Amino acid sequence: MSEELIEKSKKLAAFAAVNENVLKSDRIIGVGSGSTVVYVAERLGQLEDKEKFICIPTSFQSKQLILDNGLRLGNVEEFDEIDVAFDGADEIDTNLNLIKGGGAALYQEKLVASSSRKFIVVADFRKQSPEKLGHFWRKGVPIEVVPNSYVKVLKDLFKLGANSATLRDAGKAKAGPVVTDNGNFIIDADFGEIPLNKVKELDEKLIRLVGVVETGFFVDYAEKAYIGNEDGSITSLSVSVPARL
Ligand SMILES: O=C[C@H](O)[C@H](O)[C@H](O)COP(=O)(O)O
Repeated sequence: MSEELIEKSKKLAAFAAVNENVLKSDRIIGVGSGSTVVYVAERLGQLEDKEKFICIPTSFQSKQLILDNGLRLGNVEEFDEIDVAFDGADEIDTNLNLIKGGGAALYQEKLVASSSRKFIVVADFRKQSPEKLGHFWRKGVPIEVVPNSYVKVLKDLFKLGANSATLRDAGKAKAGPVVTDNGNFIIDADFGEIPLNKVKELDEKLIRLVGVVETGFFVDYAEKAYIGNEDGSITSLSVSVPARL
Protein backbone atom coordinates (compact mmCIF):
# COMPACT_ATOMS: atom_id res chain seq x y z
CA MET A 1 0.00 0.00 0.00
CA SER A 2 1.73 3.18 -1.12
CA GLU A 3 2.20 6.04 1.30
CA GLU A 4 1.38 8.39 -1.58
CA LEU A 5 -2.02 6.75 -2.07
CA ILE A 6 -2.77 6.97 1.65
CA GLU A 7 -1.84 10.65 1.81
CA LYS A 8 -3.91 11.38 -1.30
CA SER A 9 -6.94 9.69 0.25
CA LYS A 10 -6.51 11.66 3.48
CA LYS A 11 -6.40 14.92 1.55
CA LEU A 12 -9.45 14.00 -0.53
CA ALA A 13 -11.47 13.22 2.58
CA ALA A 14 -10.34 16.31 4.47
CA PHE A 15 -10.94 18.77 1.64
CA ALA A 16 -14.39 17.34 0.90
CA ALA A 17 -15.34 17.48 4.58
CA VAL A 18 -14.34 21.13 4.93
CA ASN A 19 -15.91 22.14 1.62
CA GLU A 20 -19.22 20.54 2.51
CA ASN A 21 -19.51 21.29 6.22
CA VAL A 22 -18.18 24.79 6.93
CA LEU A 23 -21.23 27.02 6.61
CA LYS A 24 -21.17 30.76 5.99
CA SER A 25 -22.45 31.20 9.54
CA ASP A 26 -19.75 29.00 11.10
CA ARG A 27 -17.03 30.86 12.99
CA ILE A 28 -15.68 28.64 15.79
CA ILE A 29 -13.96 25.61 14.30
CA GLY A 30 -12.51 22.64 16.20
CA VAL A 31 -9.29 21.26 14.75
CA GLY A 32 -8.37 17.70 15.66
CA SER A 33 -5.00 15.99 15.86
CA GLY A 34 -3.06 13.55 13.73
CA SER A 35 -1.95 13.32 10.12
CA THR A 36 -5.29 13.52 8.33
CA VAL A 37 -6.35 16.72 10.04
CA VAL A 38 -3.22 18.32 8.58
CA TYR A 39 -5.24 18.59 5.38
CA VAL A 40 -8.26 20.00 7.21
CA ALA A 41 -6.09 22.86 8.49
CA GLU A 42 -4.60 23.31 5.03
CA ARG A 43 -8.06 23.62 3.47
CA LEU A 44 -9.32 26.00 6.16
CA GLY A 45 -6.27 28.15 5.53
CA GLN A 46 -7.17 28.38 1.84
CA LEU A 47 -10.71 29.66 2.40
CA GLU A 48 -11.20 33.29 1.45
CA ASP A 49 -13.03 34.12 4.68
CA LYS A 50 -10.53 32.34 6.92
CA GLU A 51 -9.99 35.54 8.90
CA LYS A 52 -13.39 35.12 10.55
CA PHE A 53 -12.55 31.71 11.99
CA ILE A 54 -11.41 31.08 15.53
CA CYS A 55 -9.85 27.63 15.63
CA ILE A 56 -9.88 25.52 18.77
CA PRO A 57 -6.99 23.05 19.08
CA THR A 58 -7.06 19.51 20.46
CA SER A 59 -3.32 19.17 21.17
CA PHE A 60 -0.02 21.02 20.85
CA GLN A 61 0.27 19.57 17.35
CA SER A 62 -3.18 20.91 16.53
CA LYS A 63 -2.14 24.37 17.76
CA GLN A 64 0.84 24.20 15.41
CA LEU A 65 -1.42 23.27 12.48
CA ILE A 66 -3.67 26.24 13.21
CA LEU A 67 -0.78 28.70 13.41
CA ASP A 68 1.12 27.20 10.46
CA ASN A 69 -1.93 27.73 8.23
CA GLY A 70 -2.42 31.36 9.22
CA LEU A 71 -5.56 30.65 11.20
CA ARG A 72 -6.58 32.43 14.40
CA LEU A 73 -5.98 30.35 17.52
CA GLY A 74 -8.63 30.19 20.22
CA ASN A 75 -9.15 28.07 23.31
CA VAL A 76 -11.94 25.87 24.52
CA GLU A 77 -12.21 27.73 27.82
CA GLU A 78 -13.28 30.92 26.03
CA PHE A 79 -15.08 29.30 23.08
CA ASP A 80 -16.95 26.36 24.59
CA GLU A 81 -19.64 26.33 21.91
CA ILE A 82 -17.96 25.20 18.70
CA ASP A 83 -19.82 25.36 15.40
CA VAL A 84 -18.09 22.45 13.72
CA ALA A 85 -15.12 20.24 14.60
CA PHE A 86 -13.07 18.06 12.27
CA ASP A 87 -10.93 15.17 13.48
CA GLY A 88 -9.36 11.92 12.39
CA ALA A 89 -9.92 8.41 13.68
CA ASP A 90 -7.97 5.21 14.19
CA GLU A 91 -11.01 3.10 13.31
CA ILE A 92 -14.64 3.74 12.36
CA ASP A 93 -17.45 1.20 12.81
CA THR A 94 -20.68 1.09 10.86
CA ASN A 95 -22.44 3.20 13.49
CA LEU A 96 -19.68 5.81 13.10
CA ASN A 97 -18.44 5.03 16.59
CA LEU A 98 -14.70 5.55 16.73
CA ILE A 99 -11.48 4.50 18.27
CA LYS A 100 -9.24 7.53 18.69
CA GLY A 101 -6.07 8.29 20.62
CA GLY A 102 -3.47 6.63 18.44
CA GLY A 103 -1.56 9.88 18.78
CA ALA A 104 -2.36 10.26 22.51
CA ALA A 105 -4.57 13.32 21.96
CA LEU A 106 -7.90 11.74 22.90
CA TYR A 107 -8.74 13.79 25.99
CA GLN A 108 -8.66 17.26 24.41
CA GLU A 109 -10.17 15.80 21.25
CA LYS A 110 -13.16 14.53 23.19
CA LEU A 111 -13.44 17.82 25.10
CA VAL A 112 -13.63 19.71 21.79
CA ALA A 113 -15.93 17.14 20.19
CA SER A 114 -18.30 17.33 23.17
CA SER A 115 -18.32 21.13 22.84
CA SER A 116 -19.19 21.05 19.12
CA ARG A 117 -22.54 21.24 17.37
CA LYS A 118 -21.20 19.14 14.50
CA PHE A 119 -18.37 16.59 14.69
CA ILE A 120 -17.03 15.41 11.36
CA VAL A 121 -14.52 12.59 10.97
CA VAL A 122 -11.99 12.41 8.15
CA ALA A 123 -9.95 9.32 7.39
CA ASP A 124 -8.18 7.25 4.79
CA PHE A 125 -9.50 3.90 3.59
CA ARG A 126 -7.53 1.93 6.19
CA LYS A 127 -9.75 3.23 8.99
CA GLN A 128 -13.17 2.02 7.84
CA SER A 129 -14.07 -1.23 9.57
CA PRO A 130 -16.44 -3.54 7.66
CA GLU A 131 -18.44 -3.60 10.87
CA LYS A 132 -16.87 -3.67 14.35
CA LEU A 133 -14.22 -1.67 16.16
CA GLY A 134 -11.11 -3.75 16.78
CA HIS A 135 -11.22 -5.29 13.32
CA PHE A 136 -8.31 -3.41 11.72
CA TRP A 137 -7.09 -1.43 14.73
CA ARG A 138 -5.42 -4.14 16.80
CA LYS A 139 -3.42 -1.91 19.16
CA GLY A 140 -6.27 -1.66 21.65
CA VAL A 141 -8.42 1.25 22.76
CA PRO A 142 -6.26 4.10 24.09
CA ILE A 143 -7.15 5.15 27.64
CA GLU A 144 -5.75 8.27 29.30
CA VAL A 145 -4.95 7.67 32.97
CA VAL A 146 -3.55 9.66 35.87
CA PRO A 147 0.09 8.50 36.12
CA ASN A 148 0.02 7.05 39.63
CA SER A 149 -3.07 4.95 38.81
CA TYR A 150 -1.58 2.95 35.93
CA VAL A 151 -0.79 -0.25 37.89
CA LYS A 152 -4.31 -0.34 39.33
CA VAL A 153 -5.96 0.42 35.99
CA LEU A 154 -3.94 -2.28 34.21
CA LYS A 155 -5.22 -4.85 36.72
CA ASP A 156 -8.78 -3.55 36.43
CA LEU A 157 -8.66 -3.81 32.62
CA PHE A 158 -7.72 -7.46 32.78
CA LYS A 159 -10.58 -8.03 35.24
CA LEU A 160 -12.86 -6.43 32.63
CA GLY A 161 -11.70 -9.00 30.11
CA ALA A 162 -8.94 -7.22 28.20
CA ASN A 163 -6.84 -9.61 26.10
CA SER A 164 -3.91 -7.27 26.66
CA ALA A 165 -3.31 -3.93 28.37
CA THR A 166 -0.05 -2.07 28.14
CA LEU A 167 1.33 1.25 29.28
CA ARG A 168 2.27 3.07 26.07
CA ASP A 169 6.00 3.44 25.86
CA ALA A 170 7.53 6.48 24.18
CA GLY A 171 10.00 4.29 22.32
CA LYS A 172 13.05 6.01 20.88
CA ALA A 173 11.52 9.46 21.45
CA LYS A 174 11.92 9.33 25.22
CA ALA A 175 12.89 6.88 27.92
CA GLY A 176 9.77 5.65 29.68
CA PRO A 177 6.05 6.07 28.94
CA VAL A 178 4.31 8.52 26.63
CA VAL A 179 3.22 11.61 28.60
CA THR A 180 0.17 13.34 27.11
CA ASP A 181 -0.28 17.11 26.64
CA ASN A 182 -2.22 16.93 29.90
CA GLY A 183 0.60 15.24 31.87
CA ASN A 184 -1.03 11.83 31.91
CA PHE A 185 -0.19 8.31 30.67
CA ILE A 186 -1.84 6.21 27.96
CA ILE A 187 -2.80 2.57 28.38
CA ASP A 188 -3.76 0.62 25.27
CA ALA A 189 -6.27 -2.11 26.09
CA ASP A 190 -7.23 -4.76 23.54
CA PHE A 191 -10.73 -6.19 23.88
CA GLY A 192 -10.74 -7.81 20.44
CA GLU A 193 -13.56 -7.02 18.00
CA ILE A 194 -16.33 -5.15 19.80
CA PRO A 195 -19.93 -5.81 18.71
CA LEU A 196 -21.73 -2.63 17.60
CA ASN A 197 -24.19 -2.85 20.49
CA LYS A 198 -21.45 -3.39 23.10
CA VAL A 199 -19.22 -0.36 22.48
CA LYS A 200 -21.20 2.02 24.71
CA GLU A 201 -21.47 -0.54 27.51
CA LEU A 202 -17.72 -1.21 27.50
CA ASP A 203 -16.93 2.50 27.34
CA GLU A 204 -19.11 3.14 30.39
CA LYS A 205 -17.28 0.44 32.34
CA LEU A 206 -13.90 1.88 31.39
CA ILE A 207 -14.69 5.47 32.27
CA ARG A 208 -15.77 4.41 35.77
CA LEU A 209 -12.39 2.89 36.62
CA VAL A 210 -10.59 5.00 39.22
CA GLY A 211 -7.68 6.76 37.52
CA VAL A 212 -9.20 6.84 34.04
CA VAL A 213 -9.35 10.39 32.69
CA GLU A 214 -10.93 9.56 29.31
CA THR A 215 -11.22 6.72 26.81
CA GLY A 216 -10.54 6.57 23.09
CA PHE A 217 -14.05 5.34 22.37
CA PHE A 218 -16.03 8.16 20.73
CA VAL A 219 -19.57 6.85 21.00
CA ASP A 220 -22.42 8.85 19.40
CA TYR A 221 -20.14 11.78 18.52
CA ALA A 222 -19.54 11.66 14.79
CA GLU A 223 -22.54 12.55 12.69
CA LYS A 224 -20.57 12.37 9.43
CA ALA A 225 -17.47 10.57 8.20
CA TYR A 226 -15.54 11.26 5.01
CA ILE A 227 -13.32 8.41 3.90
CA GLY A 228 -10.88 8.73 1.04
CA ASN A 229 -10.80 5.55 -1.03
CA GLU A 230 -7.89 3.94 -2.88
CA ASP A 231 -9.55 4.61 -6.25
CA GLY A 232 -9.77 8.34 -5.60
CA SER A 233 -13.45 8.31 -4.66
CA ILE A 234 -14.82 9.51 -1.35
CA THR A 235 -17.24 7.64 0.88
CA SER A 236 -19.44 9.96 2.88
CA LEU A 237 -21.40 8.40 5.73
CA SER A 238 -23.82 9.97 8.17
CA VAL A 239 -25.82 8.96 11.21
CA SER A 240 -28.03 10.83 13.63
CA VAL A 241 -26.45 11.57 17.02
CA PRO A 242 -27.86 13.21 20.14
CA ALA A 243 -27.64 17.00 20.14
CA ARG A 244 -24.78 18.16 22.37
CA LEU A 245 -25.34 21.92 22.65
O1 LIG B 1 -4.63 10.82 19.14
C1 LIG B 1 -4.73 11.02 17.94
C2 LIG B 1 -6.04 11.20 17.28
O2 LIG B 1 -7.08 10.49 17.85
C3 LIG B 1 -6.01 11.06 15.77
O3 LIG B 1 -7.08 11.78 15.23
C4 LIG B 1 -6.10 9.62 15.31
O4 LIG B 1 -5.05 8.86 15.90
C5 LIG B 1 -6.03 9.50 13.78
O5 LIG B 1 -4.79 9.99 13.36
P1 LIG B 1 -4.40 9.94 11.81
O6 LIG B 1 -5.30 10.92 11.09
O7 LIG B 1 -2.95 10.39 11.79
O8 LIG B 1 -4.59 8.53 11.33
